[in-house]
Amino acid sequence: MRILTVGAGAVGGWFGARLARSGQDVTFLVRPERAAALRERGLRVTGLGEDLSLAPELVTAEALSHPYDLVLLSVKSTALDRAAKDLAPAVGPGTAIVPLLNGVAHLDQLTDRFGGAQVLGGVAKVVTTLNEHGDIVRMAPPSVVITGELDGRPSARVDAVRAVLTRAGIDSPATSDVVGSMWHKWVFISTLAAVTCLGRGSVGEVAAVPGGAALGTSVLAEAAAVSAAAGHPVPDAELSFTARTVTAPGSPLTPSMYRDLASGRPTEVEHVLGDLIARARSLHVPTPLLDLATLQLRVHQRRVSLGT
Ligand SMILES: NC(=O)C1=CN([C@@H]2O[C@H](COP(=O)(O)OP(=O)(O)OC[C@H]3O[C@@H](n4cnc5c(N)ncnc54)[C@H](OP(=O)(O)O)[C@@H]3O)[C@@H](O)[C@H]2O)C=CC1
Ligand SMILES: CC(C)(CO)C(=O)C(=O)O
Repeated sequence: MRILTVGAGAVGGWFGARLARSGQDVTFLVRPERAAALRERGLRVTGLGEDLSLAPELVTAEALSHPYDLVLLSVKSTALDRAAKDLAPAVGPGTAIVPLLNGVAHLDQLTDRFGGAQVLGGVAKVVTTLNEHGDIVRMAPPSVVITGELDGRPSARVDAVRAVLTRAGIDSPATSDVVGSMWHKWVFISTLAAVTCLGRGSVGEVAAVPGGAALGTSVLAEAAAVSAAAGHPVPDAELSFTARTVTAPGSPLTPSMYRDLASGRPTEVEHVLGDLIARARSLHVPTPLLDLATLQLRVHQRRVSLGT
């Protein structure tokens, strides 16, 4: 299977490196600056006792000339429009695109552009970031990609993608409701993002102050209510897991949204929180805490856009 990983950042770099290391045919679609850095330094993966360096197969948009069997899309939502244009030559009638972004709005963007037949659902469960050298740093053990047809039917191509992922040591559990899994991850990430961005700290820092743990459970209740109203109730086991995760004393966990906020970078606020509260409004679900988190992230976003 010819695999194109779009983006060699925290998520694409991690999964692409696993696939390449297992001997599979992986090319990374990268922009010129990232290409130069990767050519010079290699694709390095560290964390949790690992120190891996690969010479990745790279291509830039201008040189992309033929379709791939599998496209793993791992850019941030803020880069999605451009990336979709760039990757178009890699998409043919036999191509499956598996998006690994958080949220769900990209499904419509991708099916509008490439057609429903090309797009699968996708959820990435991994905790990775880039360090100052652009190396991939893994901060916690999960390495999971959930994928499936958007309408839930079994298919040979999903089986083939899962087999390729499994061969690379990536857990790829079967699902008949990948869109539901995307919503459940969305509830998790929205809650984690809202708690840490409102609290301006890691989960443990927020949980350490009076009202911190209550903030976690209240935000989760709002996000879960939106998901349930949209027809995707979060299973009890996942709700308990998220509640424990966002209130855990001493936890150093931060989401990429918080790290982007703290570093003064643009965030995925519209794709993750803005979209969730917009759906809450149309479903008549009140979400005061998520609204507040969105508002303050929008203020940050405006400041970043204005360069002030
Ligand atoms: N980090 C995590 O642990 C997790 C993140 N996610 C989600 O995954 C998505 C990706 O996040 P993450 O990997 O952290 O983000 P990163 O910023 O680390 O990586 C995104 C990469 O996309 C590249 N990129 C952007 N536009 C293009 C383009 N047109 N062509 C090629 N490459 C491009 C960027 O490259 P360049 O260097 O050129 O800017 C960058 O390396 C987000 O939606 C995030 O919410 C999901 C699960 C876990
Ligand atoms: C699960 C988590 C928190 C991993 O970093 C994530 O999805 C993100 O940071 O965007």
